Amino acid sequence: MELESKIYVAGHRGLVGSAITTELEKLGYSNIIKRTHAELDLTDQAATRCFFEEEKPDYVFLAAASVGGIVANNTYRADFIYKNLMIQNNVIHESYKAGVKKLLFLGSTCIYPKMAPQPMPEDSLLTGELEYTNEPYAIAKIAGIKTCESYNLQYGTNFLSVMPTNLYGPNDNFDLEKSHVLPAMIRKMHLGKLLMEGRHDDLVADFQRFSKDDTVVDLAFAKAELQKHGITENHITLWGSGTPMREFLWSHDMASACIHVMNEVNFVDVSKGKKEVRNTHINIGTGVDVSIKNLAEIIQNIIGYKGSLIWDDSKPDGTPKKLTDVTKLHELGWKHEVELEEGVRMMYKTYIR
Ligand SMILES: NC(=O)C1=CN([C@@H]2O[C@H](COP(=O)(O)OP(=O)(O)OC[C@H]3O[C@@H](n4cnc5c(N)ncnc54)[C@H](OP(=O)(O)O)[C@@H]3O)[C@@H](O)[C@H]2O)C=CC1
Ligand SMILES: C[C@H]1O[C@H](OP(=O)(O)OP(=O)(O)OC[C@H]2O[C@@H](n3cnc4c(=O)[nH]c(N)nc43)[C@H](O)[C@@H]2O)[C@@H](O)[C@@H](O)C1=O
Repeated sequence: MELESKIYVAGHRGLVGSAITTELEKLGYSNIIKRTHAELDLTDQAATRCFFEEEKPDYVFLAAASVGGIVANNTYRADFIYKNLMIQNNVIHESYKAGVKKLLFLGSTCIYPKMAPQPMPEDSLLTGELEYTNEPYAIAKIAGIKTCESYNLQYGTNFLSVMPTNLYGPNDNFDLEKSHVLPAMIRKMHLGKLLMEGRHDDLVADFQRFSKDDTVVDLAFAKAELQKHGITENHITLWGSGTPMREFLWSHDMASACIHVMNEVNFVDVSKGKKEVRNTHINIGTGVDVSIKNLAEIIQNIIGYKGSLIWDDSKPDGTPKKLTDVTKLHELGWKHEVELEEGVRMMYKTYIR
């Protein structure tokens, strides 16, 4: 990418899109195109076509998607497959038609079989059954990889796919039901701490901050929400058994990996030597994982939460382990910088502002 190239970051206000935008701006890229969901609904084929015909971007980072934690994936199954297929089909096809030089599609490591070998190499794609809770989302993401590969093979485009591990950082989703585990634990422990210390005004302010509609957010509302999510003066409630293993990457490291891949890697680099071209996507992660129980302890120490942790086994565990094999990424010249404890500290700072 040249500093003046026209770069479209789809999903520029989200966790990953905002980090990519910030990192690009820091590096001096000055022609970044942004559209909110309200300004451009990427599930709308005609609107997406119009946008690409008018703007004709040189490069596209595809970080717009319907995203959520394990319960959101398992509950909104139709939304997760339909919306993600629509967004990626529209953006990839219109990028091809508009002559986009390079596109980066963001998938997820849930594309791999539930019982994939660990760490999971790119070649374990489509070798076994998927984890049930996120099967619709994973199938959409697998379709995205195959769409990019197929357009490259048939039309000579240069569209790449990256499969990030679990991500966290500024502009994360802190919804107590729909979020991923790391932001959920930070918010639950912070709320538990406020409740334990009798800081009722701060509790109400927290719920007001995340309120999206006209609901009156007062102490009664806050207490009802706390009860609904199993947060009391003595304990907070976390999900599943706590035994699953997960790997976490700071969103600005993820952004740096995306920019590195966009600048340094071409489809020819990841497809060369393959008789049948498949599995050209690239894993993005740290190569290090922790148990969910261990993650809870790390967050508890950093927040200074003194209550106990209850594990609700009516909630799903999901995949037992999904550690990325980052050999290919390291060979392509990129490695993460932020380790988990440092990242959690930064995350808590951005949370309490
Ligand atoms: N978070 C994670 O742990 C992981 C994320 N990923 C992948 O990374 C990518 C980014 O995820 P993340 O940043 O977490 O997601 P977020 O939910 O934080 O952001 C999603 C973005 O997509 C935009 N968006 C959603 N639907 C539409 C639509 N119909 N039209 C236009 N824009 C839309 C939203 O726009 P607006 O802000 O205007 O509403 C938002 O900016 C996704 O592909 C996801 O699958 C992969 C692995 C892990
Ligand atoms: C990024 C990734 O994200 C999802 O997969 P996931 O990693 O299973 O998701 P998660 O972050 O929500 O949970 C990780 C683990 O943590 C446990 N857990 C404990 N307590 C809470 C809790 O309070 N909230 C949440 N969300 N989880 C909790 C939870 O039970 C599970 O064992 C998919 O969308 C998938 O498609 C995907 O790509």
